[in-house]
Amino acid sequence: MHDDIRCLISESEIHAAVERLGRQISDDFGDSELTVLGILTGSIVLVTDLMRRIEVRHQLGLIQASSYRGETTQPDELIINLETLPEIRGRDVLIVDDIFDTGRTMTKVQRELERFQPRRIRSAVLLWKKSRTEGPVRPDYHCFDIPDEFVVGYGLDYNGEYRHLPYIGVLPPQS
Ligand SMILES: O=P(O)(O)OC[C@H]1O[C@H](OP(=O)(O)OP(=O)(O)O)[C@H](O)[C@@H]1O
Ligand SMILES: Nc1nc2[nH]cnc2c(=O)[nH]1
Repeated sequence: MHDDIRCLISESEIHAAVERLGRQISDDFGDSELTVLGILTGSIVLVTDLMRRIEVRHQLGLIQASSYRGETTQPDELIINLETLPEIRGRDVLIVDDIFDTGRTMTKVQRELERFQPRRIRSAVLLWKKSRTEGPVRPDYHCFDIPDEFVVGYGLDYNGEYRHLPYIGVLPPQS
């Protein structure tokens, strides 16, 4: 059905990596009051898979981060909507996202969350495009390093589509 999409990371590779990540997080956060916080929309597939691999008690939260181009905002201004943020004061927060690219989203989300006085903030992503990363922030956990290519699937979209693909793929030129 999607023969023209080149598979970069297969469904089985993703499942094995998410399982390993869940085990590592279970070990690292065993004794803590943990909140897993997904960044909408791209993280939804990872966060629902990952939370079922985390074997320690935790709460789930979701917040939205979007880039707007509007009359009242700067081009590409990143808006973080914290209306749905649960109580995180004194808790360990694991931010989960599908991809760490420039790192702007994760950097801004972490900065915004500090105001709510969590005990500590850590981050986990499926993909890290290291060659594009700006600034000092790095993901604490990541499953795969990927080259500088625009990827879709497993939550990642192109114009709102392809999020449902169970693998990570690269679109052909001019799709
Ligand atoms: O490291 P960065 O360069 O900031 O890029 C990473 C962000 O880009 C994508 O979100 P996008 O803004 O496309 O929104 P979406 O999750 O709704 O698809 C992705 O889900 C990350 O949140
Ligand atoms: N779909 C998608 N969204 C992104 N956001 C930042 N990098 C990417 C990417 O490679 N693919």
